[in-house]
Amino acid sequence: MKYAVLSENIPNNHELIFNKTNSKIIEIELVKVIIPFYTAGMLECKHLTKRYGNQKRNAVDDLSLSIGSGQIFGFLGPNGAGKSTTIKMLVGLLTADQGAILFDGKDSKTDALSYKQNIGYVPDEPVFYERMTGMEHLSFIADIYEVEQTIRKERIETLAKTLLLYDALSDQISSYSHGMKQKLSVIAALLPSPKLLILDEPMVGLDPKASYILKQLLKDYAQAGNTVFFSTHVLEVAQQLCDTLGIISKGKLLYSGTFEALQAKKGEGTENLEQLFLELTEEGKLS
Ligand SMILES: Nc1ncnc2c1ncn2[C@@H]1O[C@H](COP(=O)(O)OP(=O)(O)OP(=O)(O)O)[C@@H](O)[C@H]1O
Repeated sequence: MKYAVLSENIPNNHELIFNKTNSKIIEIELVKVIIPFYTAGMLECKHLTKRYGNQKRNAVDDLSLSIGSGQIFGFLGPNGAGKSTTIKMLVGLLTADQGAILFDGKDSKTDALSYKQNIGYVPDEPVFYERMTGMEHLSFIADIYEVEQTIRKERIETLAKTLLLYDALSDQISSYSHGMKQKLSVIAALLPSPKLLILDEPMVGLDPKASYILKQLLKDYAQAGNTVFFSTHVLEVAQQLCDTLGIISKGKLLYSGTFEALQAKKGEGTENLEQLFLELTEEGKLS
């Protein structure tokens, strides 16, 4: 009762608490706690740097970026710019010399297993046990990621039918074309339902129909709140599909943001991404 009477006279940002040690009621000021952390589903790279032993310059040089959940991020750059090296660090195939990578607040080094459990990866040249059938490969992946039997059956059927590979799943992978292997790799990456999907040049080898279907799939996947990070040389694909872009050249990230913001930075007369890309990578910096 005493507490209720007293509480009417205190400011809004104060509170009364009972101190057990001296049996007195004391007044405390409430402090707003800001957790200096991450937004759910966010990918963060901080000062990532990697140099191969025999090289004169860093393959990736002090690269920092963050990508929010529900976004499709396109990673562009000329040959040898550092795209695959960055991707290999993101998926844990290479260790960065310096810097940190976090996804959903999990550090790729100190919390590696939780970090990797959230990631699906489609490499530029997928490698398989060629004597397995497509279905055997997918069951193998589902076993590794402990995908429950009924869920895996449902997901394999839906994904394989969507990507037009269902009828070939009982064939040996050695009989698959490059495009079919690419599709199998996408299905395998999505099977554990990861929150982050990383793809290295995913459209290479796909026919126009398969490429269209994959773009739709990536859009739906991102709309469901997941994050997509993919590298490409096909600038129209990046322009159509991506919410944000990153442009890398000689290991340095030259730009990260929306296409519209990049266009605004470069000013009038640069309507297409190809022109912007060429200007930027030739100059090596934004004006
Ligand atoms: N295994 C390696 N050993 C030594 N140097 C490497 C190795 N892999 C890549 N590099 C070098 O690192 C730099 C970045 O290469 P990376 O493969 O990351 O570029 P990229 O942007 O993916 O190129 P591309 O578009 O041609 O695939 C290049 O100078 C390349 O020669």
